[in-house]
Amino acid sequence: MVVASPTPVGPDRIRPTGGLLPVIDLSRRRSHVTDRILRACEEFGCFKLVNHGMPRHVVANMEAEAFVFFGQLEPEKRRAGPPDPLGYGCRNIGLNGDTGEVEYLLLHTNQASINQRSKTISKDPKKFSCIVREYVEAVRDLTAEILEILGEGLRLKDPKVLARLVKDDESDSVFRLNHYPSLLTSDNGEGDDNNNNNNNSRDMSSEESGYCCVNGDGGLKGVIGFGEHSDPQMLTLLRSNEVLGLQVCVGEGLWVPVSPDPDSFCVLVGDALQVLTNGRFVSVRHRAMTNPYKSRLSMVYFGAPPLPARIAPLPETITAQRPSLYRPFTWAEYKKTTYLHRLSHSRLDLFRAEEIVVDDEENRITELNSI
Ligand SMILES: C=C1C[C@]23C[C@@]1(O)CC[C@H]2[C@@]12CC[C@H](O)[C@@](C)(C(=O)O1)[C@H]2[C@@H]3C(=O)O
Ligand SMILES: O=C(O)CCC(=O)C(=O)O
Ligand SMILES: [Fe+2]
Repeated sequence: MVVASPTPVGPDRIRPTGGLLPVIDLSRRRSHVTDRILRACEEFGCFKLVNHGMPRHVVANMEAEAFVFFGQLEPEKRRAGPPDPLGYGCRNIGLNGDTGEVEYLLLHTNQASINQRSKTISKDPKKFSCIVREYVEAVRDLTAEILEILGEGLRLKDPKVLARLVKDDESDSVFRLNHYPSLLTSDNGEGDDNNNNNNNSRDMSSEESGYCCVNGDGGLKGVIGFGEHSDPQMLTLLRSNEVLGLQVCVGEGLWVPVSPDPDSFCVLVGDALQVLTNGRFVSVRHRAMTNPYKSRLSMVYFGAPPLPARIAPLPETITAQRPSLYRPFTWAEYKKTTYLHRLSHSRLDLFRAEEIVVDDEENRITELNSI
């Protein structure tokens, strides 16, 4: 396993090299894969998945459609917005004032919803919804396969219990396309190195955004595309074009860039899986930076249970030494809480058996149970 060896550096310093995360080859022997995925979820809350078997054309078709959409002029794209939270959004993330240098499409994975949304997204809605369906089905099956491996690794009585939650017809999984325009790109996409991006829109140029993204010495200066957070769902499968941007937090203020590899997926443990495993797996904090020279496109599937599903530590993960760390809640309840808070909020703390409230303003921590 290729692992990060975090050397302590100052807050918010970035280790300069990519590719430090565990890399898991899904085509290898099952017991080997199980062992590695388990360790990666425990130690990092994320890993890179290669040889995953997802058909190339399914990924390529989805990417091409996404570039066509984001390459349109702003008024065209706005037909698919504003986000409610589904639909097209630009710079505003969620409903609570979070912003970033990103534009996105957020879709529910339910087919009826995809069909309906496609009408405002594409001039050929049938084709668009078909391509999204193919991608979502393939990535859902891959997510279910990983969850089944995890179920076996955790020695659950029913090893398929986690996989069934995302395979359920009523699953609340969502799919997100994030586009981070290159801040130095001219309208015609020059300098955009083959990214297939006919970026006509002027809304995200560096002049207008007021951002300076190149240091005096010509080096990269971080401009936040998507701020620090953990994903609320169970498991996230993220794939991007060949442009650096995603970073994961592997320790106090230690951000590791995830090397972009269009043939791989970055798999991230979400909050719900942290709870289901009673904290054995960690939901990883991550963020995305923009790249001054190249526009970046990420396609992100968030595997979630149905809204009424009960989220609580699985019995096999509760021991005398490690009693239940979380109180039970439904996915609907957790999702609602997610939308009441800012992107960076540590919302899982609200569901601890010993409930913790973090006052965002002054960063004071109050143990509710001790009041
Ligand atoms: C600011 C917000 C955007 C978000 C909902 C939230 O209130 C906090 C969590 C955010 C997040 C992060 C992961 C996914 O991208 C997302 C769709 C999700 O489920 O939680 C987004 C939400 C969003 O953009 O609507
Ligand atoms: O675009 C990325 O690489 C990260 C996006 C992300 O974290 C999200 O959409 O939740
Ligand atoms: Fe995320």
